[in-house]
Amino acid sequence: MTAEKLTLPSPAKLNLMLHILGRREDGYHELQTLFQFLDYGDELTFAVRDDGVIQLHTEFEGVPHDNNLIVRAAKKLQEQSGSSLGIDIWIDKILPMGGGIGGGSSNAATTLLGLNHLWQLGWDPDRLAALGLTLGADVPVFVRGHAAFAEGVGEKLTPVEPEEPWYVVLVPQVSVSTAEIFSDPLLTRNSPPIKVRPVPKGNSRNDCLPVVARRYPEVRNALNLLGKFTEAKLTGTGSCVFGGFPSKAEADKVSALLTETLTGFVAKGSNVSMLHRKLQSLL
Ligand SMILES: C[C@@](CO)(OP(=O)(O)O)[C@H](O)COP(=O)(O)OP(=O)(O)OC[C@H]1O[C@@H](n2ccc(N)nc2=O)[C@H](O)[C@@H]1O
Ligand SMILES: Nc1ncnc2c1ncn2[C@@H]1O[C@H](COP(=O)(O)OP(=O)(O)O)[C@@H](O)[C@H]1O
Repeated sequence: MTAEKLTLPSPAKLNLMLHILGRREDGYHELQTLFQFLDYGDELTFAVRDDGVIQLHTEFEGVPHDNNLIVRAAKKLQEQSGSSLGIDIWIDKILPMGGGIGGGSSNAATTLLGLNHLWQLGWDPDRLAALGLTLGADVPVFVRGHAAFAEGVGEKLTPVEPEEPWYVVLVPQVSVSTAEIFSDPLLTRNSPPIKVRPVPKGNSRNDCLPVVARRYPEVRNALNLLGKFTEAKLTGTGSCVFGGFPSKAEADKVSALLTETLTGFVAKGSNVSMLHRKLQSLL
């Protein structure tokens, strides 16, 4: 008998602002950032196997099977839950890697939530988010599935309700290494902490932008082009650049002009992740 398949979305995120407050002793940086999801992302398909094997069937260029965050997430959950079940996984990958839109972290979170459901583990979100944090700083927000103001290295999350505009997201054809940007001596690391909530207007800068724009002319170019139409921002450590518009029609118009020379897409901002909306519909 072939196992039933379950397909779940794995959305992208944007960092609507990102301030770097300082560097911890372990080298990680203390941040304040606002995460919002996009109704745009990858799709993962799962089928339970009863022999305990974890197999990702889709190949990723440059990422060996066992290093893939999907496989690492599945193995950790299997180890820590003691489940004897395994899983076959396929992914329809549309999110660029190293683009600052969190594809890898999102894939890991979709795997954790999908397997928690399919293996009937009954783990609560706190436990899944804590496991997720061991895979990457951005995994917990995808596990929780609500737009959030994040502190620490991104793990202390307070749910927020920013506006949900339509975004044009430009994808410069460069992959930016997060570690490389965080080790740049020119990075601003002393932004004062924001103490009031919600985050007051005028705090939308991304402290990584000057360093990323200096190193990557493709990102500079995307910022300049989109900046002709709206405030153009960098997400995470890049390379993606985005700007908000009040309607799909306006976003589509600008996107059509810019994607003649640059790769990009249009997507709606969303405060509840499409993964969580889908999981809710399964209950
Ligand atoms: C900066 C952010 C903001 O959303 O976005 P991305 O551009 O990567 O999406 C993230 O916090 C990134 O999270 P994530 O991509 O999971 O990073 P990790 O794999 O945990 O870390 C990669 C490397 O970046 C550095 N790093 C990362 C996060 C952080 N708060 N301080 C750091 O110094 C560390 O050198 C670490 O080894
Ligand atoms: N399932 C996955 N999807 C994307 N990247 C992955 C995955 N597993 C491992 N990686 C590695 O993680 C790196 C960061 O990926 P990603 O999360 O997409 O970028 P970013 O953190 O910049 O948004 C990739 O360059 C890749 O080497």
